[in-house]
Amino acid sequence: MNVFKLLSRSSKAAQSAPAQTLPSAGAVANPQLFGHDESATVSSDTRKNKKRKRGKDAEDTSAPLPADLDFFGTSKKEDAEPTIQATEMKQKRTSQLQTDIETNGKQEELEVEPYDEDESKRILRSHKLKVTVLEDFAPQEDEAQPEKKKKKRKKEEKVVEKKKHAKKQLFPQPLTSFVQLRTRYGISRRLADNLREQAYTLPTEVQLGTLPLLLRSRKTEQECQKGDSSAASASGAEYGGDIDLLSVAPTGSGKTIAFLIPVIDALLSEKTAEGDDGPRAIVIAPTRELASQIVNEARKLSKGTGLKATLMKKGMEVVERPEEEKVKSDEDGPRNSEEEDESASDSGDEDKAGQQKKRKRRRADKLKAAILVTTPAALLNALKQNDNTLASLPSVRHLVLDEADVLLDPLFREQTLSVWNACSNPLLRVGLWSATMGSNIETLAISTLNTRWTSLSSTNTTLPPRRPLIRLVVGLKDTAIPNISHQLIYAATEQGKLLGLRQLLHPTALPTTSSGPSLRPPFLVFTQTIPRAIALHSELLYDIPPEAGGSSRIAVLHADLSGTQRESIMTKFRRGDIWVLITTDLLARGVDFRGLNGVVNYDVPNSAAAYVHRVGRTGRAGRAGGVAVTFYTQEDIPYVKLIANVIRAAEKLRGVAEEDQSVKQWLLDALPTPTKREKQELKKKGVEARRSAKTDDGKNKARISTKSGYERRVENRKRGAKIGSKQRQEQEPRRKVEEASESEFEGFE
Ligand SMILES: Nc1ncnc2c1ncn2[C@@H]1O[C@H](COP(=O)(O)OP(=O)(O)OP(=O)(O)O)[C@@H](O)[C@H]1O
Repeated sequence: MNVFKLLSRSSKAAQSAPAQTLPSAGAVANPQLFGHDESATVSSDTRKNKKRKRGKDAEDTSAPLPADLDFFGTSKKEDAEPTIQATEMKQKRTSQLQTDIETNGKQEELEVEPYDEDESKRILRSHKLKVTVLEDFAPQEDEAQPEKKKKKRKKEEKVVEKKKHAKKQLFPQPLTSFVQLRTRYGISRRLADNLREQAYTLPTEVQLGTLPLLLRSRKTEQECQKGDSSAASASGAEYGGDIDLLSVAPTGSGKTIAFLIPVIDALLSEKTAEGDDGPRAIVIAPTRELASQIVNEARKLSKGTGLKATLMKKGMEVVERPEEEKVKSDEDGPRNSEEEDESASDSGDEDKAGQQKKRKRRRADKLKAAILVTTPAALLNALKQNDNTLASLPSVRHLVLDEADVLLDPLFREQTLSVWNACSNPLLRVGLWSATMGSNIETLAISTLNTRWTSLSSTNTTLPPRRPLIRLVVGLKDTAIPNISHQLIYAATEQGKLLGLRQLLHPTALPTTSSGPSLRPPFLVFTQTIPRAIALHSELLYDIPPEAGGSSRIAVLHADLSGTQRESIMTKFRRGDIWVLITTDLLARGVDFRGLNGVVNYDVPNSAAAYVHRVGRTGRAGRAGGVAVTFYTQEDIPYVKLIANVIRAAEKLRGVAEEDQSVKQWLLDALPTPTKREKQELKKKGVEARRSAKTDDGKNKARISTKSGYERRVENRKRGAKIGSKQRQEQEPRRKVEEASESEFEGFE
């Protein structure tokens, strides 16, 4: 029985789940979302052949599973790969392909002559890339005569006004193969090897557009010397990679390596001055999970280069602090729980020696780490000095804000800006990256850059010319990726949602809508709050049969768990031991689970941007077949239009015909449009009905449970009766003793 067929009173029965490729079912030949290049199909053919061969080898191990245990829906498919680990096989295959290309001497084919402007425009357009100069600070003409100054200023103001409306567009030389990173931009051989080891062959859109902007091309250098500067100007190469960048690209489109490659390359070519210690690049991410993922990527790319990437931890020393401060802080005691445990067992001299060792270790971290990846709060704590001021970080030349819109949102804004301002090097290059970027964030970024520049130039007269701020957008700004299918389901009540999720957990469940594919584990379930995530977890704990792994297959992850618990759950989920992970928005941003088949928004997200990021955990690197299910109840109706609009836009981008759209026009017309105030309230606190335990009428509509109020009352009465009877039983012997002793007492006669 399909519960949603009942709830939505649909007349069309869904007979069976349509055949479906899952993101976890293996590799993608082309990680790009738009303008697929035909050459990529070669690798897909090679892949098919290889897959079949391996399928033969593994015939005996792939016996079909009973339908009720076939959670991944793969037993019917001959050549599908069953788990997240399949991606590793893909890496090996594509790596082989890349090696083949190089050893067969075909590298020259990839090493194409620079595209002319028209070709560049065509490629960029087909990949839906738009590059704009937001602020240009090209050297101004000589100072005008004093009497002409007023007129000139007026003219300039007009120009600025015009510029606001018609910003200069750039057409960078598209990077069509990673081999060009070496041939065209001369990146370090080691870095190129590390990239190849990761089996990256085709650059994604964001890499195709940003890498040419952030790296310095050898060819354009020669062009500039020859005086052919018009091409260099149109492509942005005239800036020689010396720009501040604001990059908006879809979720899972490979932004991490797009910002890491230029940073690592620059660090390898930059000269370090004597005594110039401390981190030279800082990457800020909003959560520990994301920071740890970035540091892993950075380590893979900088392997063998001598550069060290470190994850900021409590107690780590980032800047040199005066000796008395160190002594004081050591006297204050250990600064994290691990140290606390260790130091508890130390005593006397051992204690001192141990502390010295720890101090050395912390300092070693500081001295060697060229790239520091951190959350804003962790770094801020490390920078705080005894007098409550912040130490500065003059060594930092590169600052990357990953998920910049959330980092500059009121929740993190103060912390992020404090760290940004602590990076006092006048040559600091800034990169802001995210899949969503409101215009308010752009304005804030511009004003921060301007304020910094004004204050720096007032104290330093020898500053080099101000670098421009460039914005790159891939696809439609603030839209969900086009390669996943969205299902927006009215579940009416909290109970309806729970029933719906239970049905999704069932491997033989019918698709939730007549047209959409069904959801298969592994998937993520998002709730609005931590207590709701915990409650949902305990409700569903026994829904997976023991033969399929039982309660160990389902877990909950939230910020109230310890760091070690969080890490262990993440590892198990990545390994494929956990199939359903219930979580809050903690995992909504940046976290990369390559083979995730779907996302369930058990509670509607707090904003359109939150929806884009949550559902973007599936369909990564161009993988198709991901499913995003969003339940909504009566309480959510005022806000659902925000999400419905995102789904419509994503399906339009994918070219879905009107009649096949999952959100019909009539629904869109019927849904109320939330006011600006409602949107702000929602973003800050979520849907009100789920915030508190009780609603105004004293009932708890937001409780996660399949039991009705009546059933719970009966249960409560039964429980009360049991407790009463137990108490009576306990009191009975005492009463008997008292009675007996009363009856035995014969009085004083
Ligand atoms: N050129 C490429 N070819 C194949 N896979 C790639 C390529 N670039 C990145 N990837 C893979 O794509 C996945 C997503 O990358 P990444 O986490 O950097 O995405 P993102 O754009 O930062 O996403 P989000 O907006 O969610 O943070 C990763 O598994 C990464 O290894």
